Amino acid sequence: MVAALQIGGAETLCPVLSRRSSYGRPPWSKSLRFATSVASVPGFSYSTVRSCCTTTVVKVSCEGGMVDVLERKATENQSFGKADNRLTCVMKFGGSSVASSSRMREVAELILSFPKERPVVVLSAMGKTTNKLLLAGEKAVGCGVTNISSIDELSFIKELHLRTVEELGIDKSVIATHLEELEQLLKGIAMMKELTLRTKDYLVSFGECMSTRIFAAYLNKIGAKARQYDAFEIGFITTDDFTNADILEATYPAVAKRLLGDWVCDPAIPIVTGFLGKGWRSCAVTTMGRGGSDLTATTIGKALGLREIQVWKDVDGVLTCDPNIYSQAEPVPYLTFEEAAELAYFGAQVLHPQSMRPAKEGDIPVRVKNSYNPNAPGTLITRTRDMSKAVLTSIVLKRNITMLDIVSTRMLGQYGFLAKVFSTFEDLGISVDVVATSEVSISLTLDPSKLWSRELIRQELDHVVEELEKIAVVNLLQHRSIISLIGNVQKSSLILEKAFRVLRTNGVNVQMISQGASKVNISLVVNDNEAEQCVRALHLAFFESDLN
Ligand SMILES: Nc1ncnc2c1ncn2[C@@H]1O[C@H](COP(=O)(O)OP(=O)(O)O)[C@@H](O)[C@H]1O
Ligand SMILES: N[C@@H](CC(=O)OP(=O)(O)O)C(=O)O
Repeated sequence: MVAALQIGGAETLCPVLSRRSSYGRPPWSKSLRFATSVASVPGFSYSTVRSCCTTTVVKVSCEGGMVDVLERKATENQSFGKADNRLTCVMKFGGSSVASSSRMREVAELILSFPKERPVVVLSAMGKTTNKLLLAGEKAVGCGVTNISSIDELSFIKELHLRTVEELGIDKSVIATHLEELEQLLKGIAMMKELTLRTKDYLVSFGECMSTRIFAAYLNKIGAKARQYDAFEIGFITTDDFTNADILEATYPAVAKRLLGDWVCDPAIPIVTGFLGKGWRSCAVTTMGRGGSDLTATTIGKALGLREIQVWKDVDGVLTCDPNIYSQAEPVPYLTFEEAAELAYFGAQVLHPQSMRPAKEGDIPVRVKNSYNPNAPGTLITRTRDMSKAVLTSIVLKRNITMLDIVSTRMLGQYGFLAKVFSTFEDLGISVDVVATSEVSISLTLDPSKLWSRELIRQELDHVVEELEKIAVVNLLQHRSIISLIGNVQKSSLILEKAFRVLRTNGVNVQMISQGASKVNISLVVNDNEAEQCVRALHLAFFESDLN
């Protein structure tokens, strides 16, 4: 599709674009650079130029369609006209980075300390606000309409946000309506005595809606022009899977149109709510699963074809293991998109499991940085990296896994066994995680936490087993953990030899092993109660010892 970019007083674009004018110096350059600044964004290009005595129309094409008209009157005092004045990167700050007024001040300083960057800023809710909102919602279900104001979590949220605006010296009107509506919503939940997934998403959206409003107001107050955006108003179109929605393709051109359109008309740092979208059928607010702001960031990075996506956390990058399990974990300097995706998928809380997809598709580097320690180099995630010396990159633990051992009741050589097993899971809408097979048996794990929008409840498990028992003998094993060894699986013999030596020394029996086709991950299933000890021992052997 084509966009018409109308540039007032830009007849002087002609010297360069149509060779019809004899003007050889500014002001034409500003208008021209304005046009090139839009069109030089990957995915955009200008196709034709029509010029008359007062205006010039530059037609800008957008790969994804959707962009129709961008209008701009160029004037001398507008700064957008520089060729290098386009948005450069995404900077996403998680809840831990914007947990208080002092943290917001530091983050603002940090953003402004990169004068060459023109970032799109993505923010999560302040601190633990999302958890508190969910708890408040659950309490509201049973507490009665008149008791809403005594819910501790509601008081906490109000107090945190009101204190923050006061300490930052901004007007509390930026969040007053949201706080009132939040209380009304909780009363509604109390009245209905139910908290649906749809209402949960609407409820938690208050966190991001308030943090971004506060932060944008603060930036404006200190003289850095900023504009707040609710993602669900600017084209983040998702599936209607409340609490676990996925970004739809239409999002990219829509978001590009809105953010670039506003930027070229009136540049201001965009401050976008992370984690939120709009269901394409329901038109209701959706969320993209816990930690979904990372996905918001990478989606914007791809939509706008930016140079880099920065994800600012409270740790020095992606670490060699979860620092809550083992404090000696070290930052990993480089990762591929594939490694980072496996790491996130197999439970490293540091990145959202789906967040690498847009970055990989757009081939946009992702840098994981520490907002508490900005000088630390962090982790750079790119399409490829030098793997010649890489053995193990990181160890990831996923707890509370359910495992199924399924042995066919038919004889060897029967075809269709695996197909039947997997069609059972498909029919029941259940995600399978790690799989190991022989001709007559299959072991697999089910992930009850992140991949489903519902918890795996006992009745569902019983139903799964009942279905599978029609064709197999089934053994259900709960309280298992998956330890994923992310690294260079080209060196799998070395990794396995070392890993099994460690596990044997620690008296741990591995119940299942699987090496995925991704070639970056070996998964081992062990008992939950042995898992943390295994991670620590593996970390010692792989990252802190010279012994082979
Ligand atoms: N392999 C890992 N590398 C880094 N952090 C990890 C890892 N595994 C778990 N974490 C945890 O993830 C946290 C950062 O993720 P998250 O809380 O989602 O950050 P934010 O809220 O800032 O986006 C860290 O504080 C750390 O405790
Ligand atoms: N606030 C949401 C979304 C998010 O991404 O948060 P964080 O960046 O703090 O993990 C959550 O807590 O899940």
